[in-house]
Amino acid sequence: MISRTLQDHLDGWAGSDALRRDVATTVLALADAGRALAELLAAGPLAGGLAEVRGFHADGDSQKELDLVADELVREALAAAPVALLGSEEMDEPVELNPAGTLAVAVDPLDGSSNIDTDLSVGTIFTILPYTGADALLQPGTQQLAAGFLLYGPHVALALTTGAGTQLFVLDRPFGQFRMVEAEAQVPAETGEYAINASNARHWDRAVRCYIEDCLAGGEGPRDRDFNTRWVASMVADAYRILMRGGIYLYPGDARRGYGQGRLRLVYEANPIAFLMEQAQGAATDGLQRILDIVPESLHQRVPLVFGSRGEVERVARYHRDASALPERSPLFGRRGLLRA
Ligand SMILES: O=P(O)(O)OC[C@H]1O[C@](O)(COP(=O)(O)O)[C@@H](O)[C@@H]1O
Ligand SMILES: [Mg+2]
Ligand SMILES: [Mg+2]
Repeated sequence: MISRTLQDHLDGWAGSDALRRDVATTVLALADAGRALAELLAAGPLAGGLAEVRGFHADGDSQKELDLVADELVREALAAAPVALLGSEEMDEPVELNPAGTLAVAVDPLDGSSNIDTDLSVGTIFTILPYTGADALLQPGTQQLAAGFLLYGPHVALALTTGAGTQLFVLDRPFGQFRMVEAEAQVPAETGEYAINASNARHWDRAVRCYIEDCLAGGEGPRDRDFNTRWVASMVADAYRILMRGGIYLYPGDARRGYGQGRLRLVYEANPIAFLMEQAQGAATDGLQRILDIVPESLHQRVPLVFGSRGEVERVARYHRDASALPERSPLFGRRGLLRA
């Protein structure tokens, strides 16, 4: 049996609803950009110096050649779409596209830039909101009409939600079509896998440190089970693994200069991932509140991000809420504490 195409899926969802049809057109345009980017990535170094640094964002992050190429591909693909406003990690300010457009879109054109020249997976993240005026991209994540990401891995995958579950598609290259491989992704509530950049451990706050110490203590610690670490350094790849088999991802705020709110951007990284997770029975928090409830103050605002299996995300939130009851500095293989039994 040949599985449903992305186009068929979106047609079925949109029916004759005009706004939904606009969302469908926009998702298909983004999928086109993803297809073009996948071709470039498949050529690797044969496509030129894709990992070369070309500039810097206002806050100092580097912009590589492929970041800029991906940004351009997205912009071109959306030129004919019903999108009034486009925000991107690679542009300081949003740009106006189609004055008659009904939608606002924000993108991380290339997520996982540090992996460009290593032949590891990278991706494109997007969120689609109703166009409500110049501040349309500052609506909270609860207002998203659709969100998703493309993952350029051994196969090209698309994770998508339009608010009716989370669907997974894979690019059928000979036909140039995305085909559905999972109609209802389900993130298991419990997990034995966590993803965090542990090189920052000395900068973490008490709640994050205690949570990870308890995972590390494994079967001899308060969790009474062994855990496994996975960290790709491309959030999209970690998110896809979590959609497939569960797990938890953490990029918390930490004490490094400029990292008080972590590294990930609320509007075009955290919100789309949070929407996908919730629609697959997972969860996403900044430690204190649900990601989707946060009202953005600016397009490039950062946010501490914890997402994945609901039971673990709730546990991290509990550690944050009750941080004062946790030991200031616990031994790595610590004793059972008040919250940690
Ligand atoms: O290098 P670090 O600090 O571990 O950060 C890795 C994280 O940063 C990101 O690469 C941020 O995305 P960009 O590549 O779009 O800047 C995430 O995908 C990834 O999880
Ligand atoms: Mg990113
Ligand atoms: Mg990026």
